[in-house]
Amino acid sequence: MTPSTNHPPPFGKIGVLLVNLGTPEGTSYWPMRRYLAEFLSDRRVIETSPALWLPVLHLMVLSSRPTQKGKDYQAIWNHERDEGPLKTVTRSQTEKLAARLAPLGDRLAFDWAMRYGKPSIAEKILALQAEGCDRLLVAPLYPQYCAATSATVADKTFDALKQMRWQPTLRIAAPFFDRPAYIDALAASLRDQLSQLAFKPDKIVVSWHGIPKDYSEKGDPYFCHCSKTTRLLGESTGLRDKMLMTFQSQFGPKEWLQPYTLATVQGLPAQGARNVVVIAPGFFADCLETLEELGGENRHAFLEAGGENFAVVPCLNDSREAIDVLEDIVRTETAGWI
Ligand SMILES: C=CC1=C(C)c2cc3[nH]c(cc4nc(cc5[nH]c(cc1n2)c(C)c5CCC(=O)O)C(CCC(=O)O)=C4C)c(C)c3C=C
Ligand SMILES: [Fe+2]
Ligand SMILES: [Fe+2]
Repeated sequence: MTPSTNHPPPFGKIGVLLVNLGTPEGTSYWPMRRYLAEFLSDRRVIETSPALWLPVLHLMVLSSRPTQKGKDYQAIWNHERDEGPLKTVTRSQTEKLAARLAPLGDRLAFDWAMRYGKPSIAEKILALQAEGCDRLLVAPLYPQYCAATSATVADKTFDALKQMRWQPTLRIAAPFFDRPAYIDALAASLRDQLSQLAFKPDKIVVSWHGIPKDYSEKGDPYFCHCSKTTRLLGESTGLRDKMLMTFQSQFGPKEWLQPYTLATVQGLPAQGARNVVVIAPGFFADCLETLEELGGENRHAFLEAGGENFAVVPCLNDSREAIDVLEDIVRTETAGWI
């Protein structure tokens, strides 16, 4: 058989694909429903047997949650681009990373994808391959490993590769919860935020997205990774004695990792802590959980409980420090390739 005229396909480049969680395509019922249906059907996210969970998801959760959460997304939506902030920030991180690493030459190609919704991991892998990437670094933008986030990015990547004749050589970046570049970036952003405040915090709440407690008991290292980042951030800033580690965003009736952020901030004024700063180091980009849940719901609950000052430290987003972290990841994980 003679090879076709476009044979061989282009090759020789290295693709770097940054992946974050995903966000709905719009805030009205159907886009919200599609997003939540995809997210909450992922067995890495909800580990309950599908026979028990799917009827609850389709008959109960997906009838009310899309409208409720659509309102929350509306409050944080990037109306100019008509997209969730997670997309806006991830795109900008990718562009700034590409500019930062331009001196390494045009063998590197950068792109971004979302685990749920668009742009998908599969379409971006195919686009990178079409550009000539026969090596691929997938970097999940979760500093702390969790099966519900990091592993599901790997699963989706493997699913895409299963469909390919010429698979790129694959690396998946390691979690970076204790890498000095990441701790330095968090410490700089906390110090910078504190220096801009008109008050001194009595407590610094280090809030993490929660997971069901049994995921942790089954061996997920997430809790240990969060604990280590919290400790290193406390040591690096000298603020360890003021810090409280908490978990937010509970979903469903199960017990999740404790203490809960909302109950903690509600209880602080009664304990004499009326000035509070919250930092959420597990989120590499601002999103619903930081802008609305921490900056809206938790702030409101704290002030209602008698608190006076409440500030949320912005996520690293597309700051210079965030790009330092991404540069460190790419340089480390492509060792031997460039
Ligand atoms: C059982 C459900 C969930 C688990 C487990 C879970 C883990 C988890 N999630 C993040 C990061 C994000 N989650 C976000 C939103 C979000 N999370 C869940 C459920 C679980 N998450 C839901 C249903 C939602 C959607 C909103 C809602 O309906 O409450 C987001 C924000 C996305 C955005 O568009 O802004 C992020 C980011 C981590 C890091 C994590 C485990 C460590
Ligand atoms: Fe979540
Ligand atoms: Fe939430």
